Amino acid sequence: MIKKINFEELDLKGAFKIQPFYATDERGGFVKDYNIDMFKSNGIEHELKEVFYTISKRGVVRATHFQLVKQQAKLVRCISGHVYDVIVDLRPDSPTLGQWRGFDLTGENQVELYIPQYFGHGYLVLEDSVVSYKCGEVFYGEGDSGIMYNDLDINIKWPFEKIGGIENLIISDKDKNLMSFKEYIKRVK
Ligand SMILES: Cc1cn([C@H]2C[C@H](O)[C@@H](COP(=O)(O)OP(=O)(O)O[C@H]3O[C@@H](C)C(=O)[C@@H](O)[C@H]3O)O2)c(=O)[nH]c1=O
Repeated sequence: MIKKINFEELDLKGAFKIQPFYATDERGGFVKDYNIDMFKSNGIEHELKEVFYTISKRGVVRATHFQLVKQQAKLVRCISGHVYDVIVDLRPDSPTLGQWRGFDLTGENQVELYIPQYFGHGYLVLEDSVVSYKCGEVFYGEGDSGIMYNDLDINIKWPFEKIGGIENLIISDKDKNLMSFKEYIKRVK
């Protein structure tokens, strides 16, 4: 019998915190974090087009990303380790435009986030981690974009103290040169 996956819609409407089905026995465990019918019956139309994983060392920040063309809804889960994951509502007409929410995703808690189209997404790696993505759209390199992790208008409170201070941050050159929230708004409004 298929047991239930639990869905909790967030106050950033359309985004969900999901607790996958998990069973253990003497062999170990079993996790199911996606089933098309359960997602549909909880109001999430999410058909997979691409699945990928990122492997990160403690101190890495990957943020805050989205595609400007062919917006990509994502299911994100930390398979091992611990990340502080942040989603940002970037829907131009949303009453919660520019608001962010943060979540501890760990290999143990198995929490999964459903991040709708027109959201930004990123995370700070608190322990060496593997993160999985199940995407509703494929990657379009030409539309790959983002807003600076430290944008003052969005003002995400990253827990840098948990990596021993911001001096330990590991960031790609791409992520050092993303746009500001103000620039994003000029583009989409
Ligand atoms: C994201 C992505 C990257 N790539 C390539 C581009 C580059 O050569 C290499 C690494 O890409 P990036 O530096 O952009 O990877 P990364 O910084 O991990 O980007 C990811 O960050 C998180 C926060 C997300 O939400 C993802 O959707 C994605 O944007 O992989 C693909 O081929 N397909 C993909 O889907």
